[in-house]
Amino acid sequence: MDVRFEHVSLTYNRGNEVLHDIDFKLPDGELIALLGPSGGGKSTILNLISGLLQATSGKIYFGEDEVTKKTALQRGVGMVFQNYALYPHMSVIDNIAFPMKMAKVDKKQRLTKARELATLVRVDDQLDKFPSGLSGGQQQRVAIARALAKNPSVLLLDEPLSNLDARLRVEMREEIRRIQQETGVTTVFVTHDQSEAMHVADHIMLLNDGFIQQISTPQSLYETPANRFVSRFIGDPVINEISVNELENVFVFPDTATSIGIRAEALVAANGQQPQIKVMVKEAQLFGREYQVRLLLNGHELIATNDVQLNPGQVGMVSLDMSGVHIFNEQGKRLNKEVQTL
Ligand SMILES: Nc1ncnc2c1ncn2[C@@H]1O[C@H](COP(=O)(O)OP(=O)(O)OP(=O)(O)O)[C@@H](O)[C@H]1O
Repeated sequence: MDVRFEHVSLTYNRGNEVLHDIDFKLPDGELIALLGPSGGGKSTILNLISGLLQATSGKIYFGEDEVTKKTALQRGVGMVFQNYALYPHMSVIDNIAFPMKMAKVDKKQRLTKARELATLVRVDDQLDKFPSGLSGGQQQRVAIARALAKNPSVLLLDEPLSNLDARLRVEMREEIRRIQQETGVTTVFVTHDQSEAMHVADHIMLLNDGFIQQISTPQSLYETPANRFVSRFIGDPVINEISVNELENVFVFPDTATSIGIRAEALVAANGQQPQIKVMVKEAQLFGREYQVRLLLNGHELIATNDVQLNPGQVGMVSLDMSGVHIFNEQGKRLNKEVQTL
């Protein structure tokens, strides 16, 4: 089911508008990440999709069906919360079957379906255990199976990985991807971890201060950030940023350009290609196979992740790979097409 917001705003009780005129369409059958810093509006959007919150203005559609005034139950969404919220006194199989019991599905049918779902999420060897006897990852698998038991129109996951340790997070994000692909259910999950979103989502909606900064594939979010905020939020190490004044001898900037962002991997050994910039190497370290080089450009530190073939203390030229160079105006909008190299 695709999910569409038209001019949706939300004001909480005390008159504080936290979502401002939001428009988007989430494609059917995709895994979509709502990404952004704390307070950006991720959970608010998730709760508006689920029907746990009602929009102050605007319209929400599931496919052709307008659901703006419908309750969570009427919308038929499946939800998995951060703490999984399994019923502690019920076995795994009963937890998974519970939504079908509520919907008065006959016993044999619901147990068959619950077993199928347990197999899908790979807890079929844990059916008689109680939640307290399961690991965090297993509890989450059960919570996902239970949310799928109603054949939901949309599956919503609120920070599904935040309670897991680092290794399990990686394992479970791959599992969420697999389960989503096997079921084909449009799935929206909230995260503030860019690497998590970048690894598994088909599309990412990046939010800040109640505004959508950009909706695109992980790759285009990285390669063509709509604005300075996106360029800073996506990517590790964080993009290098300097004032255009520092590079006026290298580029012809549009009048409105104020800052330039350079990805760490866009700083490469001088190769005869223009543009080139003059730097001093402050420090170069090799971590395993990865370089981390600290360069100084007129006293401003830049991080490079390639071997720039200069030694610490040495002054020399490095080339810029323009695919990792972004120019912004004062408001932070990206201006790239308008930039020329001298
Ligand atoms: N019940 C509420 N009443 C008033 N304001 C709220 C309420 N819930 C959230 N807010 C405000 O709405 C804004 C968006 O919050 P939201 O929880 O959607 O952000 P988020 O991106 O999910 O953040 P986090 O990652 O911290 O969960 C914030 O400014 C927050 O303070």
